[in-house]
Amino acid sequence: MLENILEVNGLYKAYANSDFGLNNISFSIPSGSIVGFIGENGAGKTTTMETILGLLRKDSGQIKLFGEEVDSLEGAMKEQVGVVFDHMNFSKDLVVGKLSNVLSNIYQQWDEATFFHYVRHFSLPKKKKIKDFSRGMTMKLALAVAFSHDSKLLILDEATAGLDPVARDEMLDVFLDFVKDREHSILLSSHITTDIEKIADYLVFIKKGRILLRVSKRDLLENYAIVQGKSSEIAKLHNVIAHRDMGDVTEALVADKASLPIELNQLDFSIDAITMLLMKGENHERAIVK
Ligand SMILES: Nc1ncnc2c1ncn2[C@@H]1O[C@H](COP(=O)(O)OP(=O)(O)OP(=O)(O)O)[C@@H](O)[C@H]1O
Repeated sequence: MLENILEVNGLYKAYANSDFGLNNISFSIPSGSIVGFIGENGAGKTTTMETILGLLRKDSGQIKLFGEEVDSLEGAMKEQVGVVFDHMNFSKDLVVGKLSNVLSNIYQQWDEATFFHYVRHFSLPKKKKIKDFSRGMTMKLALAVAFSHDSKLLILDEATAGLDPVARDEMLDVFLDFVKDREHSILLSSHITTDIEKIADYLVFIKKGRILLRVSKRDLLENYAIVQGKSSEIAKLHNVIAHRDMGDVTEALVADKASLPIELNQLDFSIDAITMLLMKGENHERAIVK
């Protein structure tokens, strides 16, 4: 079995009219896994996804899909990569049945039965024109489409953002089901870190165009901790990933928690808390993923 469905190595992308740029982005998506892509507004998640997809031209770096280097996923992506952004453009005058006809001409592997399975599953109206769909309904439709052309990889940018909590929870189960056969994978960006906490196998944290931390959820839960102490105590630690001065005390995200001095206070640990520390704190240069 193929180890990684997607590998990104040393990706750079600058915008002509902005000082933002992707800076040496590297990560991979193992077969059968869900990778959560986490970062605050403007961190570069969409830019990374669009560059991988070939919607933006990369400056340099390597992208491998199914083990083969591709210039971008644009050619390869049509069938094998399902994409959902939070701004989807369907032919808005269509109803879902007509949309299925149109898509069957675009995708060689269009699977009408699967599409209508999801249309029913997501309770999408069959007679309403897509232009009259709510934002959440449009997102569900986009996901139904992504699931129905035999994609092996889904790239989902804030794809659950417009969904109500019940629908979001159902969607997470559909994602888990999608990767269950170990041959499908998902790259998912979301600001709802509890969703990521629930379903992701790996986490990639990005800030200002750089990857700060790539870690499996299991490793994170087993070996990392958030600690609080005097800045002099924190300064003595050798395994700090990021720290944040909070007035009298300093908080730090540390790896290898087994080696911590026992007197150090450990705080509640959640992906939200880690995200806050990584995004708002000082990131230790040696910990930044090269
Ligand atoms: N077409 C563009 N031209 C110039 N700068 C751009 C362009 N598109 C995005 N940017 C800049 O790139 C940076 C990263 O934006 P990006 O949309 O990739 O972030 P993001 O992590 O997806 O954010 P969000 O969570 O808000 O969606 C931002 O500073 C943004 O202003």
